[in-house]
Amino acid sequence: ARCSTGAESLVPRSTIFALSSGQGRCAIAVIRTSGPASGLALRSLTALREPPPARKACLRLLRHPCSGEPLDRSLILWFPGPQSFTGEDCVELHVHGGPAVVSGVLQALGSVPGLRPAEAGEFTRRAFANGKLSLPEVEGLADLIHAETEAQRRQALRQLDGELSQLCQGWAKALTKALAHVEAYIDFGEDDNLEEGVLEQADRDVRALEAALGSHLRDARRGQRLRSGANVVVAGPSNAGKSSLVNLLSQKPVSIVSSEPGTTRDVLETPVDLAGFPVLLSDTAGLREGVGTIEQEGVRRARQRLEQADIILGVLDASDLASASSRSFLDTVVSPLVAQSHSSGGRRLLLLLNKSDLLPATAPACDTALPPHLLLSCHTGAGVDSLLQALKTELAAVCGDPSTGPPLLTRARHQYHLQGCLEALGHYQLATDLALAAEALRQARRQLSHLTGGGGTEEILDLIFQDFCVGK
Ligand SMILES: Nc1nc2c(ncn2[C@@H]2O[C@H](COP(=O)(O)OP(=O)(O)OP(=O)(O)O)[C@@H](O)[C@H]2O)c(=O)[nH]1
Ligand SMILES: [K+]
Ligand SMILES: [Mg+2]
Repeated sequence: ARCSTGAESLVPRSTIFALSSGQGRCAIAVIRTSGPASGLALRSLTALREPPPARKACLRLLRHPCSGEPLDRSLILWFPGPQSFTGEDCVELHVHGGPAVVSGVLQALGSVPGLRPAEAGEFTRRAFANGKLSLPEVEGLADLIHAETEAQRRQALRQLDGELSQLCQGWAKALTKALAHVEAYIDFGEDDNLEEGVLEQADRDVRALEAALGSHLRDARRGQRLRSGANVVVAGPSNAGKSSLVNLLSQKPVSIVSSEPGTTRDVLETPVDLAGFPVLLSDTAGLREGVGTIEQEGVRRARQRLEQADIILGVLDASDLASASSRSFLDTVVSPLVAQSHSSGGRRLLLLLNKSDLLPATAPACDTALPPHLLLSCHTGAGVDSLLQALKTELAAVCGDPSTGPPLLTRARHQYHLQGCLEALGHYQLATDLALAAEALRQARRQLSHLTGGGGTEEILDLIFQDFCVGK
């Protein structure tokens, strides 16, 4: 029920409120509002005549505005617009986290004229609408909320800090300059006052831009892997200890381990955090010939999964290297991968010799006939640290290193617009007519502005904001 004060008609834009901290019992819960009636809401709940000092926490008794019923003693914060997260007047109430307190305060806010519950992502959407965040920054914020590993958090924070937006803005500026040169030539081409070489300068700028875009696009898959997880596939002959390794890395009993060859038949996937990177780890059936139809299907699936891998962990039994199945895995899977890995962009391989605990203590140092490998024992844990170290290096190569590398393109959307920009620049190079060349530059600039959210269509915004929870 609303209290009637007749103020509603005076309020131009709705004011939203929501619980912004997690659901459930907790010590402190944060409730916030955004919009022109935020000040009214604060006055209604605290009986303050004046808003408290901006951005300073103070302790106040909150009461229901209609019944006067005390609700909680809480910290209140007043953020007058435009210096707030959304750019509008905002209030934050840090209340005690009991469910009755939270629902009482939410109900009290709902009774203030002009206030309504927020929809998912609506605070952030207002921040975007008010120019507080660019679209890549909004995406960074969504990713930060969902980040599960350290590398994901670093990447999301960089995007939230606007690195990708700044990069695009720099490119857009370069395009504007090139366009100005071309337009000047169109207008004053015959004029002696025009600086010499303006068209050549524009050509040079466009070529530099093409190179920069090209190098970012070549890296494009990395950022997406960092967002959604790299594909790491464990493969090898049966009984090498593949499932033992998967269980060890994921620290849970994902796969059945047994001394019987052919234990794993399906591809078993589990998401894990490896050295701070998100990984989709797959266990596969042991590769061997001459087995029953079910296992054959397992082997077929294992080979198929190998094709999709970003990184392959090839596992062999160190005490059984001379066996036919070990030789066959080395010849048919390992050698081609080692040969190929010298060309960039291929799948990466780490060769692991498991069961090192079975080797005699005086075993010869290392078999020089084998490609580079790591010794490991899933039973004793020996060699696991070196494996994690090596994996971290490989993962940084396939996902990009968010602590040092250039800003990453984390979404297909980024790639799409940069590709569009690059294509438009291609039209510029081919254009024989200056008017067409200028139009190509405008087209290229539009693609960059779509990326940062200028002229963004509603559908894209809906798609991005649906990732958000209520209260964000
Ligand atoms: N001694 C020793 N035994 C190991 C080690 N790792 C695994 N094993 C044993 O090797 C056997 C096979 O292990 P699994 O993990 O099931 O091997 P797998 O490669 O998944 O086998 P399949 O799924 O049948 O292809 C089991 O008896 C394990 O206990 C190790 O480091 N040392
Ligand atoms: K087995
Ligand atoms: Mg197995």
